[in-house]
Amino acid sequence: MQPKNEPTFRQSVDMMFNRAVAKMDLPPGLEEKIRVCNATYTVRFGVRLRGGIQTFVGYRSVHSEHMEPVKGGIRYATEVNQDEVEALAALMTYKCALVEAPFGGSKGGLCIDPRQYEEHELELITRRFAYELAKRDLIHPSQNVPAPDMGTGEREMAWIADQYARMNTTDINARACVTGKPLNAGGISGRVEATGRGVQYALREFFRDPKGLEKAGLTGKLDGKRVIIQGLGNVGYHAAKFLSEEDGCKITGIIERDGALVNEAGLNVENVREWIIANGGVTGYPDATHHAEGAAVLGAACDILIPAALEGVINLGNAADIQAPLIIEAANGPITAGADEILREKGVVIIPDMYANAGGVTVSYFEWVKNLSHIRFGRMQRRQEEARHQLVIDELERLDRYLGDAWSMTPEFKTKYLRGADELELVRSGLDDTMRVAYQSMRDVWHEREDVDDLRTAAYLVSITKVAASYRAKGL
Ligand SMILES: NC(=O)c1ccc[n+]([C@@H]2O[C@H](COP(=O)([O-])OP(=O)(O)OC[C@H]3O[C@@H](n4cnc5c(N)ncnc54)[C@H](O)[C@@H]3O)[C@@H](O)[C@H]2O)c1
Repeated sequence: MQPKNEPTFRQSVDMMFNRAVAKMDLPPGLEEKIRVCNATYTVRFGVRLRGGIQTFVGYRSVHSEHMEPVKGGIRYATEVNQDEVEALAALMTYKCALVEAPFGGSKGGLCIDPRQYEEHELELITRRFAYELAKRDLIHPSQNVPAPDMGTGEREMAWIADQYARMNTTDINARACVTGKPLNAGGISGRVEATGRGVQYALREFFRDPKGLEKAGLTGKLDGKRVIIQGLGNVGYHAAKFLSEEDGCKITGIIERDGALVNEAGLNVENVREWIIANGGVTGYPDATHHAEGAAVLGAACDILIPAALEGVINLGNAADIQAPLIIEAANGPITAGADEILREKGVVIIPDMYANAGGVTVSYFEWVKNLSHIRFGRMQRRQEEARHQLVIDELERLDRYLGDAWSMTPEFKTKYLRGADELELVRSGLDDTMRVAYQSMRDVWHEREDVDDLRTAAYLVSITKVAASYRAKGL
């Protein structure tokens, strides 16, 4: 949550945007057009529950329609509000542009604590929320495509997809109305892990950038680096798991709602996750020191700090305490604009949210393309007759022509696709490719422009340039 004495989340995003556009030469007025949120819809609906009627409040914000559909997750949390969804929608615009996913930015939220409801109640509420949004075309395969965010996952996406399909029985593309669905409901392999996987790939690429490492005062490889992570949910769990199991990082701290676990020798991520699922929190976990004041551990010594829970957790109140030389923003907006300035002055390198957590929307894009093409990715095609394989090649070439520059597929990725690689392999290589190319585009600006001293500004410059080009091509 954003601290009360600081700008709101949306204002914070706007301040970071303004810092970047001040270094650009945009036509008069275009800057404002890009920054503002096009529309935010509030829906209030009643659901009959527990012998009465409960009224729920939800939002869907559309930040920019320079490309359609617009894209962005749906969050379930009690703190959801208009300012928050607008900030998150804006970040989606910049994120999609940066990784060249051909979408505008959107975001949604429902004011609810999902832990207070039974599964069948959540299904009723989600279906009703989906109905409210879909009847206003705020869920639609070619206009607005949601995905999971905090408090939602595959299960909710399957309900949303089914609700949309019931309302649009003749729409052959109905499945593409939402991404992050389970595999058996039109999802794609590797979507659940995608955002955490993207964090891993982003860090790997950062560690291939000697100048970046030098700016952070780090040396060597990821192997052995001490990592503190906040939030062991979808994003945090996968990032921590892959970094510890595949890159040799030591997870020395895990911060959750009910406190933090610290173990300088390294925590076993799987064991902690199982403990949280069984016990509802980290309290009582045997193999670590427990700190009741979890947020204080954000300031503990480590090499890499990964906030992967909420916005505004590093703010004017604690920015000066941060010891990590490198922060990767797995969450959206974890660092306020004021804290960002303090950290920059301290020389802390920040890998910004719009890049760091773009793995989710990247793989969502693959899922959406898969749903629209109606062709199953993967090895099965290779094993089937040649004609079927040819169909995949034709379809791919058609998509390539149709999507043109917006399609971020490199020759290496295309080769894998054409030879019928396993779907998970295909998704991971496409994600890796995307994260590398996007990092390199920010890195060049960061290292080459003397007036740019941080990766966030570099990321904004790259993405705003692309959004501006889209608007100008449309005649604005
Ligand atoms: N899910 C995605 O694909 C995706 C994609 C891009 C960005 N994100 C961003 O990543 C962040 C996390 O999303 P998620 O999908 O992992 O959510 P999630 O609900 O799966 O997990 C959130 C985790 O944070 C913990 N948490 C909540 N409040 C906390 C607090 N005050 N202190 C410490 N921990 C706390 C929760 O207990 C939970 O473990 C959000 O900012 C979200 O917008 C998610």
